[in-house]
Amino acid sequence: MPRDAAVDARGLRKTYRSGKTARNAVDGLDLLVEPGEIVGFLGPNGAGKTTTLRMLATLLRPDAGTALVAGLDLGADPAGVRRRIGYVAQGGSTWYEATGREELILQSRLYGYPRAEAAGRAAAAIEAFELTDCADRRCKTYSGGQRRRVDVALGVIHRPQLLFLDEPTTGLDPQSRARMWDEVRRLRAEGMTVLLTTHYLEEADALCDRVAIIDHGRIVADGSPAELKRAISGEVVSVGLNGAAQAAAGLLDGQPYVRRVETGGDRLRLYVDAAAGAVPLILRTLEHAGLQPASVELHRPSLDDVFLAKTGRSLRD
Ligand SMILES: Nc1ncnc2c1ncn2[C@@H]1O[C@H](COP(=O)(O)OP(=O)(O)OP(=O)(O)O)[C@@H](O)[C@H]1O
Repeated sequence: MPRDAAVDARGLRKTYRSGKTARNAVDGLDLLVEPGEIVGFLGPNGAGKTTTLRMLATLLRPDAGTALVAGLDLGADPAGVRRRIGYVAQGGSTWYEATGREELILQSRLYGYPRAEAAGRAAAAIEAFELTDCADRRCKTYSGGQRRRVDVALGVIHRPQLLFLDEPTTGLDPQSRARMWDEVRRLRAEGMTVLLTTHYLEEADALCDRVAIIDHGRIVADGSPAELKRAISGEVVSVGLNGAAQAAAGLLDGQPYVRRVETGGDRLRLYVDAAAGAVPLILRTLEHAGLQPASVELHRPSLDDVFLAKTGRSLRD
């Protein structure tokens, strides 16, 4: 294993059992995160993102597999790993009755910093995360974006090398989301490696240097957003069909000018080499069968197309 990887996980597995049923939430997962990267862990609900993060953050013991986390062996030295990482849970961890400043001071004290240094770290975090206006109010009065920034400030108060963020922007409005992206980029610029989970395609595309797509507890694709999209060469023709999508799919699947067909609701997604040549042929085939498209759109492959190509399902469903 390369000693300098921020995360090098091999064959991680976690099985949840209830009664007689067992479910592999994480099922032989390999993941490599290089230092200084922002890596996005992208996948639908229940894909195993949180379980993976919790294992890497020493909060859950893997049933199988090995991992180096921040240069240390997860199984052999979990306490060492904990000192080098930060973890921000999905729901956050602020206590509503406390102020942000109190929370930050308490967190610093929990890491063992003396009182004066704890106050200094809290003050620096309040400035860095632009929380000056609300730091001395109770957390229950904060906006969603402010609360989430306090959560992240709490997660990095000890300056970890590696930060795990579980859905840092879920539920935030677009402005607060963009603000959080700036915070994450700032932490990376300060030398931190960030592994975050998201089910927002836009977030993975805009923020992450690399994206690992997870489905059913396994990585199904891994690369920079641009690489992942390039791997799906050609173009995507999306045809709206008002209730006739299945019939149209049957007609077009197997045609030489269509590489693959995906159906989703009333739409067909047709993967073609070149839309300019394929669209007239597609329209002619539909017309012969008496099918009238409600709309035809062309687009370059998106991360959703990558997800579809790898799993046969849309992340947006
Ligand atoms: N404590 C648990 N006991 C039993 N099953 C669990 C437990 N925690 C998670 N699971 C199941 O394991 C699977 C993976 O869950 P996990 O929370 O890791 O997914 P996720 O990708 O983070 O999903 P989400 O995006 O909804 O947070 C899901 O099917 C979930 O229901």
